[in-house]
Amino acid sequence: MDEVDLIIHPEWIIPVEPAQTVLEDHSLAIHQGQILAIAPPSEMAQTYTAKAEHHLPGQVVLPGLINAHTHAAMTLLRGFADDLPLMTWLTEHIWPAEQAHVGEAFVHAGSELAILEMLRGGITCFNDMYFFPEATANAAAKAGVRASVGMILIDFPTAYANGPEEYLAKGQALHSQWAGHPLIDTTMAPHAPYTVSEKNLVRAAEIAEALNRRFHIHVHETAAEVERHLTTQGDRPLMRLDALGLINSNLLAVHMTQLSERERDRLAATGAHVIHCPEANMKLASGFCPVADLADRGVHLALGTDGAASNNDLDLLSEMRTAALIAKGVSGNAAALPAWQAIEIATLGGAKALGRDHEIGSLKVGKAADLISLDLTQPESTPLHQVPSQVVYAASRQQIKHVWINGAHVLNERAATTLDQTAILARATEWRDKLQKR
Ligand SMILES: CSC[C@H]1O[C@@H](n2cnc3c(O)ncnc32)[C@H](O)[C@@H]1O
Ligand SMILES: [Zn+2]
Repeated sequence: MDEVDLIIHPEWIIPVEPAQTVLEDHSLAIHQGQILAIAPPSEMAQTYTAKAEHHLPGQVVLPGLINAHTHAAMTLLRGFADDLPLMTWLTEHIWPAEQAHVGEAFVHAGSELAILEMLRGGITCFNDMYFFPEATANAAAKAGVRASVGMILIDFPTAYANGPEEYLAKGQALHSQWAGHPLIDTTMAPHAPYTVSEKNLVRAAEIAEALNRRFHIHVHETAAEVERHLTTQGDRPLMRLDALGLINSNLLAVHMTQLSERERDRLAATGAHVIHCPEANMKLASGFCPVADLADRGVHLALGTDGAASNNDLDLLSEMRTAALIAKGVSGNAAALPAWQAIEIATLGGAKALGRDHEIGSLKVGKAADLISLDLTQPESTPLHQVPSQVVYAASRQQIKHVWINGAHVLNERAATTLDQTAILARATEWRDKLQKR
């Protein structure tokens, strides 16, 4: 008999692949960070012994959730400026605060807080776009969490870089520094068509292509963004990206609340990924991404929280529920985005968007052991008719009990094993005090 690192015995498994499957009476064998077998416990016992075993009665195991768009360090700006539309929020509150306070220490402290929150919510991988991305990468690597960090670009100077040349140089240095790391990856992340010139978008795309990286950008977040571009440039931002050859399977188009027929067709035809952030879109009154229609057309979808300053949490479980509910509301079709599909876009959809579906996004033999367990024994999840329905429509992130990433037990009975919660909270409070002295 072979000895493996770990065997987990949950009550149910939602592997995501094959689709729409709930396994009962199955265990997972994990060795050297990978899923080695998924089989009934009796079969497992005949084949493997384990260094450690976890019995999880009443718990469902799923692939780790993938937060496909965030600004992790913005946890320190949670509740800093609420109930405002996007451009007022950004230009009158967030950007001035960032100009005054954002540096390496801010980003490290905010990223650690974000990672703690995300782990406690079952998020095992996040796709970030923020200043000082090396601080976010360091925090993620130390915590043992997967992250894709952005080589950011914005046309104005900040404490991070004095202009496009320096942003791009720092991004490429970041990419080289983390190349080959088992958890940390990079994307090219220009902020938006309204903050990055056409020339710089093209340069960024060339670098992304040369480095084989995704192109992660906010686009069509609001109707005002589209109208302004139409008035000043004569076309819509997405169509301009298309004219520049930037709509392709590397594109991670975040928000997309405004979409013409032609644009929907182009997204489907090119294999671009749309990152849906329904809660931030509602909080800033930005609009609704037509996800049900996009899904029907075969557009690749993933789910993000956006930053905690516009959401105001990093809760992907709740984002799944919101996405499923507003898809029905927007389309007028109660069958739009059913529970199983919400789970799929929050896991495999995110993995595909980040180009990491060969290793994460579903529970398959040979994939990395990034998995979470959710307790369904609580009154709020009782009685249990259908597991996926309970996960999406009734459970809360407080029911997440365990998280493994690459086979490492990073959340045990809701306690983070790689992070010092007391120190993280204390540092966040210190930053609150500094931010309040504005
Ligand atoms: C270049 S670093 C990222 C930059 O994006 C800002 N930001 C956060 N949320 C949003 C959003 O919803 N739309 C546009 N920009 C956003 C963040 O504050 C940083 O300045
Ligand atoms: Zn964003």
